[in-house]
Amino acid sequence: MGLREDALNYHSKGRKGKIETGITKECKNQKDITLAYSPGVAEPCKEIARDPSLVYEYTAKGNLVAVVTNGTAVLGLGAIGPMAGKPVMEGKAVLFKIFADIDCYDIELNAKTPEEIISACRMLEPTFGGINLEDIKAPECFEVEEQLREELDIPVFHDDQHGTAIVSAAALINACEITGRNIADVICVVNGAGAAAIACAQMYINIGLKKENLFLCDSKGVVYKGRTEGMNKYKERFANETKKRTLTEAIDGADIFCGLSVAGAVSKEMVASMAKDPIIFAMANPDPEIGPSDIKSVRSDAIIATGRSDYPNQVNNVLGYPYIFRGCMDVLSRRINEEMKMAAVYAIAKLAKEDIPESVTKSYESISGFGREYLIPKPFDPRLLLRVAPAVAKAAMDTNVARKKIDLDAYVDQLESRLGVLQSVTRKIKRGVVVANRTNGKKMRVALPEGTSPKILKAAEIVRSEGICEPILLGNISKIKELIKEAKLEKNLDQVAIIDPAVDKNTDIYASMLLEKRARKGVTRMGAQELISGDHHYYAAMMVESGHADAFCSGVHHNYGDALRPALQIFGVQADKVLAGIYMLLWKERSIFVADTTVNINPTAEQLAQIAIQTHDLAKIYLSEHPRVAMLSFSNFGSTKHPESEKVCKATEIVKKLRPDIEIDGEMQADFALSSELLERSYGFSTLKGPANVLIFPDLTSGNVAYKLLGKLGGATTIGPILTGIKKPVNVLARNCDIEEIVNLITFTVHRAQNGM
Ligand SMILES: NC(=O)C1=CN([C@@H]2O[C@H](COP(=O)(O)OP(=O)(O)OC[C@H]3O[C@@H](n4cnc5c(N)ncnc54)[C@H](OP(=O)(O)O)[C@@H]3O)[C@@H](O)[C@H]2O)C=CC1
Ligand SMILES: CC(=O)C(=O)O
Ligand SMILES: [Mg+2]
Repeated sequence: MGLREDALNYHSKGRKGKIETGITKECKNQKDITLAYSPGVAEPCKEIARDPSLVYEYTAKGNLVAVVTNGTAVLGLGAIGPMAGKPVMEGKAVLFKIFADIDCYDIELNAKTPEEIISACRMLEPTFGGINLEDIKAPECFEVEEQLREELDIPVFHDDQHGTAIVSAAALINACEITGRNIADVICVVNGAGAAAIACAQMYINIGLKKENLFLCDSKGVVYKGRTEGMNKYKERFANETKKRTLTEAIDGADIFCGLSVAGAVSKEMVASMAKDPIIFAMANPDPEIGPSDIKSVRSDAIIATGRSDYPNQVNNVLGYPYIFRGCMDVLSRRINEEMKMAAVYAIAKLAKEDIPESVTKSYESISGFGREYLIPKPFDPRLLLRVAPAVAKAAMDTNVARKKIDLDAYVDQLESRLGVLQSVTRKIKRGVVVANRTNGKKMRVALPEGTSPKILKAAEIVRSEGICEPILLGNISKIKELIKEAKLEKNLDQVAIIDPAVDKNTDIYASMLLEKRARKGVTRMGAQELISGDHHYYAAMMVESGHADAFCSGVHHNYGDALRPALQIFGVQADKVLAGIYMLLWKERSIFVADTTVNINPTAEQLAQIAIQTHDLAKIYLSEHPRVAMLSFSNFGSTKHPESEKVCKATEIVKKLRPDIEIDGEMQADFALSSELLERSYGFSTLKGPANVLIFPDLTSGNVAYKLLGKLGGATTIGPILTGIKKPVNVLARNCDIEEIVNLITFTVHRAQNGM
């Protein structure tokens, strides 16, 4: 199927269109309805009537944006009308939600005049926390926005103007840097003199372009001083004293072409006449002023950007508006001022120069680092939220348009949790590790047995540059150095420790140590020597055992058992502890720990008690709330007499005796464990005083099956298996995991090592 068929099918399949509403509160029974609706709802109503600012406390206004259009300049399709523009507005709502967790209604107005749009938005102000004007043609759009900005007490932003200006200015700053240009010296042609073009022209002047070097063109040609045809006061501001009359004349020798007009407005000849290393942003949608292949056929030195996602350098306002509104909403900004726009420009431009994380590269077929084909970040880069929203929020606070002051560090954490619970948890752990390293004045040393793996090298570079730990790479030294050079990781892996177990001076000592430990378990002198020099897991485990490293992580290219066995043989299990595999399961609103999921097929009551204690102690570190342990069974507090349920009951008693500090109860069924209401109603005597967040399964079958079902069907993000009970810090990676997962598990291992776990 072609794009047309695919797009039509995409929009009509299943529930029609692209959006629906969701509800954020439970509304399942009479009590809920009493609160959600009459009579309970009257209480927040009265509060808001008394103090209107409380609307942000008791309603969704503070996270709700209206995307408003009258359909007069829909993409580059022109005045196709409000109803035909609805798919675009629904699309904007989708992007607001997925990129910045902002809820949106698309509002398509049968409005012909600016006054009608202004009046509609004025009437909508009580509902929304912000208004994103969209695809309203110039010059009417200028008047609409100016008037609404003046009148309304919520941010109003015409995205085609400012979103485009912000994103293209970021790309322009970087394109100038790459071609060695100073923006104050360049000649720039802006083709189109509508909403997007006028705002871009103004923004380029704000970032340093000289007004006399900017030539604005519209459907009648160059906008010059003295022209009368097709003019308006907005174009007039950019009218130059010039003899140039056509786009062909204006573009001749120009450094930059910025197109915000219509498809096909530029010819190959025009492109050929531009200066060396021309910067060509052909941004008309859906089809650019000139396509990249036509440009390349006449200019191999051009830097090219379009508004499309199927070419490199997509300059699209989607890199701006979700995050700009996010920043605004979170400080309850009254408006979006110039300082906030500039903050967004520089945040986007700067982000393009940072290393691109694997989570982004894997979403795109080909992606290069900062350069001619990567001027600005890609839309699916989660860091945009973390950089642009705080920059905008800060500028709003600095310029006193924010109603609310926020702590920016805590704000970034909050944004992370919008991206997903995994990011939020790992970021918190990372921060803890780095702070502890600083306090201790030294970093943990982590041996990485798979030192010749490119993924491990990249992960090592990340953990080293982020100050998480000092990696020790195991493998052939010259091979590893070569790979580091190939992957251009020299800067952050300069002087990194590399050890080749085959020739290292400690190999003999480690072999003797291994022999001592395993001599009566089938290992010979020769065998010990071979294991230490040939199997890097044995070498790594011996490094940890002898204090030459603090922890090790492996498993990307090995079976779980092969990576773990040496550690078990060398370290062994801690006295009075049980080796168990714990999973952390994360949802947006809830995190739980489950055990045992990987080791003990049918634990005794004593072992089960120990697993519960160990899981509780781990949960205590990583859960943001107080851990509550439920000992699961098919029976509730003796309801079914059976050796299996009695085992769980006995394990519960053992924990209560050994660790009275732990909030624990059982045996109980999973639904009772997770609902304190249910528990309270039938078993008011339970010592569990809230929903459980640590679930201990009676055996491996139930634990292993349950965590996998929760991951696959229950939408949980899973972290694990986290090994507990082993004497030294070691974690085994899942085979073929990605770089981000490696970095996360190394960080997790370091954190546990720092906490003596
Ligand atoms: N990539 C991105 O992120 C974005 C891209 N755009 C694209 O920019 C374009 C304009 O959108 P917008 O500003 O909202 O629309 P407007 O209707 O406000 O402006 C359109 C402008 O294009 C001019 N124009 C039409 N034909 C030509 C031509 N042959 N040569 C030169 N100029 C011409 C019009 O000239 P006149 O004044 O003489 O009528 C008018 O000034 C669209 O293609 C849109 O998709 C817009 C926003 C964001
Ligand atoms: C991207 C956009 O907003 C436009 O083309 O109109
Ligand atoms: Mg638009």
